[in-house]
Amino acid sequence: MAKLQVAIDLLKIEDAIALATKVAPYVDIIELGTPLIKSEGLSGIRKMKDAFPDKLVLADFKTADAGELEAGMAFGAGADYVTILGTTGDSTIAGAVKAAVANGKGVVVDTIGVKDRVKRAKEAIALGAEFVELHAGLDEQAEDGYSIQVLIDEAARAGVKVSIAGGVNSSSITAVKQSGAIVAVAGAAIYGAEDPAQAAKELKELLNA
Ligand SMILES: O=C(CO)[C@H](O)[C@H](O)COP(=O)(O)O
Repeated sequence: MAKLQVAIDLLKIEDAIALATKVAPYVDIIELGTPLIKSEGLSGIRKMKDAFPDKLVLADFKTADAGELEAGMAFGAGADYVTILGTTGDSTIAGAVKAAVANGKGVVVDTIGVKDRVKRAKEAIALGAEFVELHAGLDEQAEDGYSIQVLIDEAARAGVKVSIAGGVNSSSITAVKQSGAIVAVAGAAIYGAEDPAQAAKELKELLNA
């Protein structure tokens, strides 16, 4: 069954934990978004993991270099997963995977900005990534003509373990599930909702349907 990941793109850890408290019953993975980590640092990761020891915590580092060092920092702070950019060199991904193996944790390769996401996804899995995020970032989502369908089509073609991120919502999550993606990532659809708990519950129910 596909997992639901909430991407928390807020700036204060108190707000992030308050949101996570509302949605935790419905999500499998709690992601500290890149802006939140830049704002709160490693201590934010520690606070989140301490608050939710039974949830998988993902640190969205989007690391571009020093993969082993940065992944080790995230795992040392309590993260279960850390993201490494797919646009970076193989040695950065391999370094992060080394840290993941040493800590019993996982690397997620983020394909934001990658031209051929399917090809890079296969390469990243071969390098030892746990799964690959087929991702259109917030800026790409704002471009004219953007559709999450491109990611859904790629997931079906990839044939390796992927998540999808890029505007997942209640209209698209069923197609995300049917694509074979193992994780659906939802940010604004949850933290931007009037009732985040209800939004997360609905997404979880659609994933489980
Ligand atoms: O990593 C991110 C941006 O770089 C977001 O957290 C990710 O895109 C999910 O958020 P949304 O569902 O709002 O697109």
